Amino acid sequence: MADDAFDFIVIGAGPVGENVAQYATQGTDLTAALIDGELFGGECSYYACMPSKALLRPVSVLRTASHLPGVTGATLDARALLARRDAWVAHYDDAGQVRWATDAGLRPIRGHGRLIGERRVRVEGPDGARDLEARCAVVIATGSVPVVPALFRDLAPWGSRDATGVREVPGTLAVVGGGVVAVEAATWLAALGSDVTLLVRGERVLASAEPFASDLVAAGLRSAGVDVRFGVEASGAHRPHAHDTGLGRIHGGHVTLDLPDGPLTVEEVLVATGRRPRLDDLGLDAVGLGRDDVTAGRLPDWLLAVGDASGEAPLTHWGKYRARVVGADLAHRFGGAPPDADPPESVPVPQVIFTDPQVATVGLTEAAARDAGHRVVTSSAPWDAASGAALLQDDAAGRAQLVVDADEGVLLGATFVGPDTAELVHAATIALVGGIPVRVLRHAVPSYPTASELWLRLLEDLPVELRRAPGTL
Ligand SMILES: Cc1cc2nc3c(=O)[nH]c(=O)nc-3n(C[C@H](O)[C@H](O)[C@H](O)COP(=O)(O)OP(=O)(O)OC[C@H]3O[C@@H](n4cnc5c(N)ncnc54)[C@H](O)[C@@H]3O)c2cc1C
Ligand SMILES: NC(=O)c1ccc[n+]([C@@H]2O[C@H](COP(=O)([O-])OP(=O)(O)OC[C@H]3O[C@@H](n4cnc5c(N)ncnc54)[C@H](O)[C@@H]3O)[C@@H](O)[C@H]2O)c1
Repeated sequence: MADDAFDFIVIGAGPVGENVAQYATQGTDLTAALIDGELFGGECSYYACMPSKALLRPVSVLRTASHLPGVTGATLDARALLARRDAWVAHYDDAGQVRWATDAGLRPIRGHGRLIGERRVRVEGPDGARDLEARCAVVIATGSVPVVPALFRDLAPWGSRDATGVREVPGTLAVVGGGVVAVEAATWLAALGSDVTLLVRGERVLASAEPFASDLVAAGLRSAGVDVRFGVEASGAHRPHAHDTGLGRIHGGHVTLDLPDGPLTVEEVLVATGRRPRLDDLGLDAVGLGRDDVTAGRLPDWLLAVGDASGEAPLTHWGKYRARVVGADLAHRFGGAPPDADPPESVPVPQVIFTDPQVATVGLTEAAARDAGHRVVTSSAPWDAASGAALLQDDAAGRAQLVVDADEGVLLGATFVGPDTAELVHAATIALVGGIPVRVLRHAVPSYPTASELWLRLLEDLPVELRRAPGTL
């Protein structure tokens, strides 16, 4: 017999687990247990999105201030920057998140959750083990873990948690990887005074972005003093006295990496080589499942997966969106809540990479659109093509691009690279979700002088035929 029964059991109380539990129960009499083995609020709140963006925003403001005649004397105060980070992660205390869950009518339970049978979960926590039963469904929202190549495992290397939780800034740092974690972490660690070498095994950073975005980010890193090296992979790695000295502290003696053009010796190495769904310590075998069943969606109807754990885009906003959809559906199926309207057939994934310049994307790149079989036209404009954009920061590098279906005359994707483009991309997301033809978008008038006027340049750069009403060509 289970010690406790709930309608839903959600394993993992990151942003996604919190949202799915909330949406599955709100406006109904249904109950949910929300389990976390570490901190309520998850990776995002303490070790990922929040601390990284708390560190990056002042770096970005400093960069802008240093390129705005009329502002002088802006400097980075490293201690104050780390203190800001500590405040944004609530000093790694999750009391506020636990209070939120309780106030939302959820039952927070601290401990590691493991499936022990159909609709049954054992939680091993500080007060011992406890068996729970789900009357309706169990939701896996266990997030993801970093992938660390074997070469680096015995070095006690830094991972993204150390980079966001930095306490001792390494004088010299090698960053392995050319993805989002690598380029964002290189940005704030270089600003904190580290001499950073970025080791990218491919020929560009951010390999899934538009090539012009990769080039602009690499140039931005170089201008911030980062030594960006392409086509480089370490064949050996050595470190005396490697041991984990604590979050964000230097983990032992110097690290030497064997690189094709000779050894590189640094105080610390940050391994940022990707993440995978956290599914290995979840008891999947107890219910006859493997990790591939979860990521392929081959699950019994009492078991669901959302967020990073599901293998979908590992982004907080995407996981939270899926949690809202899945949660509302559970509330409808089991609690009689009115159903939400069906989502559109295809919902695009946006992403912002908070480097200098920022990269903001949504939908398909030009290459991905062609691979998907679309006949494509693109339009492109340099950052200073709109005076409102140029006014934001003198000498700013950047570019914007639209990818348009030439037959349907609708957007397939958009990329904005430049200062504060994070706030530009949502207009494109709305246009994509609404399927608004570009001939209609021409009548969405951006204010003068704003960066949004880049939309005028982009829409003017498209073939004139796309301005006409269908059937008038
Ligand atoms: C450095 C970095 C920066 C990032 N920045 C951004 C960003 O700016 N924007 C963005 O959209 N995304 C960002 N991401 C990605 C984002 O962090 C993840 O997509 C997001 O955290 C996923 O949320 P989640 O709830 O699925 O998982 P998580 O946030 O990982 O939460 C999962 C929770 O489950 C718990 N858990 C796991 N297994 C068990 C178990 N068996 N029992 C009990 N509890 C368990 C964990 O303790 C954790 O609290 C970043 C990632 C990194 C690494
Ligand atoms: N601003 C944001 O939205 C944000 C910020 C940080 C992280 N994230 C999310 O976190 C996820 C994980 O980020 P990430 O940067 O760790 O992964 P990633 O998949 O984006 O990049 C991994 C990088 O490591 C390289 N790599 C892989 N194996 C390697 C090896 N053996 N040797 C050398 N290089 C190797 C890859 O070529 C790639 O450049 C991302 O998918 C992203 O969605 C998002």
